Amino acid sequence: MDSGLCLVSSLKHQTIVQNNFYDPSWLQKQRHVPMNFVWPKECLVNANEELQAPLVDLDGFLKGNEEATKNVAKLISKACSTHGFFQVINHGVDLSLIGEAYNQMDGFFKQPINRKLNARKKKGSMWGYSGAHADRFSSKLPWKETLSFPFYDNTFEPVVTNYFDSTLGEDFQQAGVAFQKYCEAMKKLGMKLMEILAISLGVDRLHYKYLFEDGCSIMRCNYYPSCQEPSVALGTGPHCDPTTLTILHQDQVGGLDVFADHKWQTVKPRSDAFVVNIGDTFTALSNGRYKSCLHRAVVNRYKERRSLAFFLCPKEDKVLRAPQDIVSRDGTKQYPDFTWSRLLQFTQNYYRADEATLQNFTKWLISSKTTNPLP
Ligand SMILES: C=C1C[C@]23C[C@H]1CC[C@H]2[C@]1(C)CCC[C@@](C)(C(=O)O)[C@H]1[C@@H]3C(=O)O
Ligand SMILES: O=C(O)CCC(=O)C(=O)O
Ligand SMILES: [Fe+2]
Repeated sequence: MDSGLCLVSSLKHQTIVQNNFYDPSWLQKQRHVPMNFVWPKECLVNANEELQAPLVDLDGFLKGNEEATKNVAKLISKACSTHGFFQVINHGVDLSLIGEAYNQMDGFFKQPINRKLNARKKKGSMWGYSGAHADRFSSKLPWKETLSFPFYDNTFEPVVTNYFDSTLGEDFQQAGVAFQKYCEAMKKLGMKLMEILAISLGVDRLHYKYLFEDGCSIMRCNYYPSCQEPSVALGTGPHCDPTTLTILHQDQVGGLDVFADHKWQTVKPRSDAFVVNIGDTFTALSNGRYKSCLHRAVVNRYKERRSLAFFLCPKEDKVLRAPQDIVSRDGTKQYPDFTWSRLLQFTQNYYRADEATLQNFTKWLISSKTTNPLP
């Protein structure tokens, strides 16, 4: 790849782009946000109130208390049937592990751009550093830098530690150890949440777990630099996560908005809580009963913001379909059978995930079956 700087003049601004990567420190110093970071007005409507979403205390459920389990299932069922979002406390994850993850993440993102680019995502891969996804998109660029890496535990290898060693080098060996522990804790919490989701849907509590036991999940560190024009830019545009379940921790700056009751609402950060949202894949696995949460991340003028997003994903080739007894109770099956491999391929190669990914994926899947019927 050509390593030279190239001057790309857009309508109003000259933008220095290095290898399709923006230098955030340069971007921030410009009077105006470059045009390709400006979002359509309909995506920028202000959130004027705070989401009153349930704060689910997992303590009793994790200790096996039947009464507590019933109450948690009821709370989660109501939240997931409306907007697909809730927060959990007493989740069993050591808070110092979260703090260490932020410290290690800061160590990476505060490096100069040329050092970050040593870990840049290669074409066709999800793993590595990305600046504004400028290598993938040419407009509505998110005002963020990300570092994404895989997590799977059907191996004795510490895959995250190995990833950091091989990609970021020995300076980040400690970061690799910290994120290995963090991802293990996320997977454990994710499996518990899969149990309570099954219970809340009236199916066997182990029904969904087998899908994830040997799946490859996605860990993503989001770093949102402060922005000189926060009213026209977005850290992450409006979208539903195509994945199954997201377990996200946000720092204390604030900026996560959820679309509920026909309006954008802010999610007040809680340092002791994880944000949990239903993704498109679980909407299909619940036969449409649970909503894939529409959300976005806004930026601000004064302070960078960080979030740690763990996306629980099923084994790529497992056939995903709603439990038969839910379909029987509902009378019709809402979605075609699919695999995570196909949905991931759709979002990485054909369609940028937004609020309509699942509908468009379904159409794409059916059309690709009719044009290329399986043998
Ligand atoms: C499977 C995935 C695609 C994205 C990362 C995970 C789950 C969330 C998706 C994403 C964050 C939704 C908004 C658009 C996106 C392009 C982004 O802003 O990063 C999406 C991710 C991606 O395609 O890399
Ligand atoms: O940073 C946030 O609060 C949200 C990020 C997000 O939605 C994502 O990475 O999918
Ligand atoms: Fe998201």
